[in-house]
Amino acid sequence: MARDYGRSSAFRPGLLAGKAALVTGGGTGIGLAIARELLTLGCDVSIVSRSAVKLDAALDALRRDGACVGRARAQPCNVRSEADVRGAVAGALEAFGRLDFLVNNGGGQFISPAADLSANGFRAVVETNLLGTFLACREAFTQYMREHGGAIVNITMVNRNGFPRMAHSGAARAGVLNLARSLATEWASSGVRINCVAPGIVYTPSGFENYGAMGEPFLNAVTPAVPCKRLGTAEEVASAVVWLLSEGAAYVTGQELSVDGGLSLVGYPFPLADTGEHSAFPVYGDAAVLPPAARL
Ligand SMILES: CCC/C=C/C(=O)SCCNC(=O)CCNC(=O)[C@H](O)C(C)(C)COP(=O)([O-])OP(=O)([O-])OC[C@H]1O[C@@H](n2cnc3c(N)ncnc32)[C@H](O)[C@@H]1OP(=O)([O-])[O-]
Ligand SMILES: NC(=O)C1=CN([C@@H]2O[C@H](COP(=O)(O)OP(=O)(O)OC[C@H]3O[C@@H](n4cnc5c(N)ncnc54)[C@H](OP(=O)(O)O)[C@@H]3O)[C@@H](O)[C@H]2O)C=CC1
Repeated sequence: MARDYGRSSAFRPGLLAGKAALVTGGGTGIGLAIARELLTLGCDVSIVSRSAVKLDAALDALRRDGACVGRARAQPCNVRSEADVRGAVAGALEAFGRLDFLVNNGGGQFISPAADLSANGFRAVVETNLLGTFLACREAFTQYMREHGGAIVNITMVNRNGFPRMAHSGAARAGVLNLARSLATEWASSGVRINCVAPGIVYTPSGFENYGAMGEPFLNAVTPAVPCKRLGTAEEVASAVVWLLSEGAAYVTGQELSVDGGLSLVGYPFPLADTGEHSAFPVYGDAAVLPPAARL
């Protein structure tokens, strides 16, 4: 039985007082947990995403939450739209007068075999996760961080060995990590750090609703493969994000931190059976020496 650490912050109260952050996808799931943690530590937070309904509900919950010390505001923004992103950064600056932190969390994908992906479906996922992250980084930098410094965290995924059935997203997030490495170097002279957090399988009702009937069987199949033998929580991701934003990570830039209960060590988020048994690979050499079970 897992011990429950509860919901209070692992960080010292007031750690981020006087700072301001922008969190994309901050109305639900992991983004909402990040916003809550930042607010609890005294940071002012702008949350942005496409749906005004989700943002309003989140803002209401955050403002009612007695632990949230910082000021919260929301602004609709589709990160695929250059104009929206420019406006979101400008709105955050107008409201709080500064932008110390950017968290590129808004994103997602759908489950599909690569062969069935349309160009538009692939483009939608790449635009959401990679282009959206680039636009938000560029606007945060040009509108504020170039002159004042800052810290950026991008949410990626555990994709070191690819991400079958989510090839579009695996590719986009690999691009996000490489982008972070480039920007970490280009923007170091402005005092800007940029890192990534790669969640393993983190249960968020909002996120897994997205997969409909495929969600639950996936979760049931993948949980035993995680060395920690459980799914992660949004708060566990938020905690890593806050550390990377904080002064405690002052010497860390261009890195990716997996928050995955060890999943990346065993390397394969989808159960192997998902790709089906087959004997499609011809053998070079003496097939007869292979044990029968290794031959298929
Ligand atoms: C699992 C563990 C790891 C990860 C966990 C998480 O991330 S949890 C977090 C999970 N949370 C999220 O993922 C939340 C955010 N995710 C999203 O909003 C969507 O997944 C999105 C990013 C695709 C944008 O969608 P949108 O509707 O705004 O996009 P659009 O209108 O621009 O359409 C462009 C193309 O995409 C196609 N298409 C779209 N859906 C599907 C589908 N289910 N099936 C097939 N195709 C689909 C659509 O048909 C069209 O192609 P067509 O027909 O013209 O050739
Ligand atoms: N949960 C998990 O196991 C994992 C999650 N991740 C990633 O973590 C992030 C958060 O996921 P999670 O909280 O679980 O799921 P959610 O579906 O709750 O979060 C996705 C958020 O992104 C926002 N969003 C989606 N598209 C856009 C867009 N075009 N412009 C602006 N905002 C957008 C959504 O809000 P709205 O609909 O209002 O736009 C929503 O708030 C996502 O990037 C996800 O892919 C990565 C690995 C594993």
